[in-house]
Amino acid sequence: MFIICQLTLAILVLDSMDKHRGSRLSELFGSLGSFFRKCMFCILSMGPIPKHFAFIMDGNRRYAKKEKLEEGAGHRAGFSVLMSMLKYCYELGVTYVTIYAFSIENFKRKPDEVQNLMDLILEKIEGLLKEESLVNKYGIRVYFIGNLKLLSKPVRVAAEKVMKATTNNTKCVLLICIAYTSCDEIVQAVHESCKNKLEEIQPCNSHRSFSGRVEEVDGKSIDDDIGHSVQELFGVQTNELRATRASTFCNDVAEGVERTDKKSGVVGHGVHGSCDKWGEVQSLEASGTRDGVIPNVKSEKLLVDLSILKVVDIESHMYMSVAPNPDIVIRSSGETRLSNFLLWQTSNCLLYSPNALWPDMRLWHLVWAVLDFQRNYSYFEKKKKQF
Ligand SMILES: CC(C)=CCC/C(C)=C/CC/C(C)=C/COP(=O)(O)OP(=O)(O)O
Repeated sequence: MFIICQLTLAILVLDSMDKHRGSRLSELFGSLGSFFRKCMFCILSMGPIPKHFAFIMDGNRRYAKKEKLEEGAGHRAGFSVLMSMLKYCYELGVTYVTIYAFSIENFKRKPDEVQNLMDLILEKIEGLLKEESLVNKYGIRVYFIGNLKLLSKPVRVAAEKVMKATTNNTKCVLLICIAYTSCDEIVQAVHESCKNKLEEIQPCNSHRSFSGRVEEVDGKSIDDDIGHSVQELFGVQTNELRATRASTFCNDVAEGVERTDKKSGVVGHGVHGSCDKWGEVQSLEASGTRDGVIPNVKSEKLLVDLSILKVVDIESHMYMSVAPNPDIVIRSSGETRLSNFLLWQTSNCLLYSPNALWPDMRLWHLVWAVLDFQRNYSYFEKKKKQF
């Protein structure tokens, strides 16, 4: 009870300081504020602290409208709140923060809105390289997560520069999802996994005679399992034919994922054509082959053979594979949807959605999120063990 009272008092003091941000009063009380914050974080740290926070920064345009500001001012205010949130997270001991900065869907907005947002993002990315930036102050390693090919060259180059410049930072990690949707991430991960498997399979296969006899490499016979399944799968005529069919299979699986993405209007995967197999893949998955298997859709037998492709293979090709799964997603503005954000990574994750628009988010929203996490901690830990 005493702790809750202390926290509430500290939150009220800090919140009133926050309201005077930028004024002389706030400067005057700046160090007092940081002292209060540290005390509060010490109290919070008596419980478990999330390792990984993810933010969906919703409500920037609505904020601009509400405050009768010009278009774009909401996103600028949103960026400044983002910097405060990052500071609080890292002070609290959170190691990973992921933000949804720009989705592939966002490219469908009015061209000048997209352009203004990209200009702001470019300006802020370049700002991250400055000596006095938060990135240098807290030793943050930055990753840009998404289909970076879809970005304009200046933004892509700036993003690559920041990633390179922060490679040796080890204290904490910021993952900026840009030109990102989960469906796109999953499609490219499936594609890469299939490509890798084929590279693993083909050398084995090229040492095999058409009769199926196993040949020896360096005095050892090649394990028959993989080669056998490939032979059955591709009908075994020539290595070229096998390769073509294999890559068709790879595309079919990936296209299936893509098709579900297209239904939601997502563009830009670079794989075209129709695939009638995804429904089958989905129903096979639902009927118990889910555990690590991308099923083959041509026959029951091949379904078993293709168990060579595992969930871990796909996972290791996710853009987000550089970080553990998030412990908590905060979506501002009271929305409780994930909107194609980290769908693969959030099966065991708390969703916290305060009503505040993103530029109205304050320290106390973060504190309530951590308290909510602590309240649900044992439930999520139990779930993780069951998984
Ligand atoms: C360098 C860097 C990481 C910059 C990030 C800048 C920033 C705050 C981006 C937010 C982008 C965005 C589309 C937010 C959603 O609000 P919205 O525009 O959909 O607003 P609404 O929900 O009111 O419509």
